[in-house]
Amino acid sequence: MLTKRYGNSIVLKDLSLDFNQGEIVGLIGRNGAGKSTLMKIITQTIQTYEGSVADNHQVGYLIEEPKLFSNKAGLFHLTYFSGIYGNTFKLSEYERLLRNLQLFDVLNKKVKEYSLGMRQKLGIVISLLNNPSYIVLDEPTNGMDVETSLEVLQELRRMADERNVGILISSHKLEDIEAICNRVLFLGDGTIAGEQHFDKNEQRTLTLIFDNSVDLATFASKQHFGRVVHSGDKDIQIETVAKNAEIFEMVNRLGVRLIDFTAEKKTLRSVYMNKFRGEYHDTQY
Ligand SMILES: Nc1ncnc2c1ncn2[C@@H]1O[C@H](COP(=O)(O)OP(=O)(O)OP(=O)(O)O)[C@@H](O)[C@H]1O
Repeated sequence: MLTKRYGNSIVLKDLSLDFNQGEIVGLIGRNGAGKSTLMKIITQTIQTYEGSVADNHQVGYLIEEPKLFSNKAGLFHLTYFSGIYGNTFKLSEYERLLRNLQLFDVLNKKVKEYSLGMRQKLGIVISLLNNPSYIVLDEPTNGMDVETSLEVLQELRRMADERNVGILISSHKLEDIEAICNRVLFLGDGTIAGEQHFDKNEQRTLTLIFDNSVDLATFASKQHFGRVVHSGDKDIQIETVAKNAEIFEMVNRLGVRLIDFTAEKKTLRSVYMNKFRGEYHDTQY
């Protein structure tokens, strides 16, 4: 049970939370609900609180802006932070991840030449350098365009699936959370006010838009997820009970380039709006 006060005001009250390796847990709540505070406690960035946090695992994190040296190259950061963790950075181990995040070809550029999204992505890679069992990411897709967010979300799902990393991720972009999380926690009134699981076998209509018609055709010929309800030049709609992770896994395996992905049922949004009675102000959609 965690309690956190700032002066006389209680931000978190008797809160308890656990998440497992291999699962992605979303954390959502209004501005000021205490998401960052909770993440800082879990990662021991804040050490004054009542209660205790399990500390028998390696935890990587990206909370707020990554701390980068603007005059140094991306590659320098990977080598430097690996050194801090007592590791030697091996580019070959991270090549696929860096390529998928479109960072590989800019590793020799100084980070002051990076866009916000590129700095965020570098911050995410840095959070992995101590081979963590868990990572905690506070609004990691903030400021990213749709395509870049998707690259990051796909890589996070892959880390959970392939490296068995447990991921706690906060975001105001409900569609991002819905795309990759196994479950979502609603933070309100200083505690976990609700929880939503996504592993129910619910039928949803997925829309996938590919970079080009060849990629679409490759995917369409291999996919076995469900009934195709529409197929365009680069887009396809499928009714399926498949999990997003399965779709992303196939996209990755085929090496095709997905540029947008949506699930028609916006259950998270409706659940959220219901729970907070329309108090949520979302300017993104
Ligand atoms: N260092 C601090 N000193 C005093 N109060 C703080 C401090 N940091 C955060 N708070 C307060 O604690 C509450 C929770 O803040 P926190 O940043 O954890 O919320 P959040 O859910 O992450 O918000 P957002 O969605 O805007 O990022 C807010 O009322 C905030 O004003």
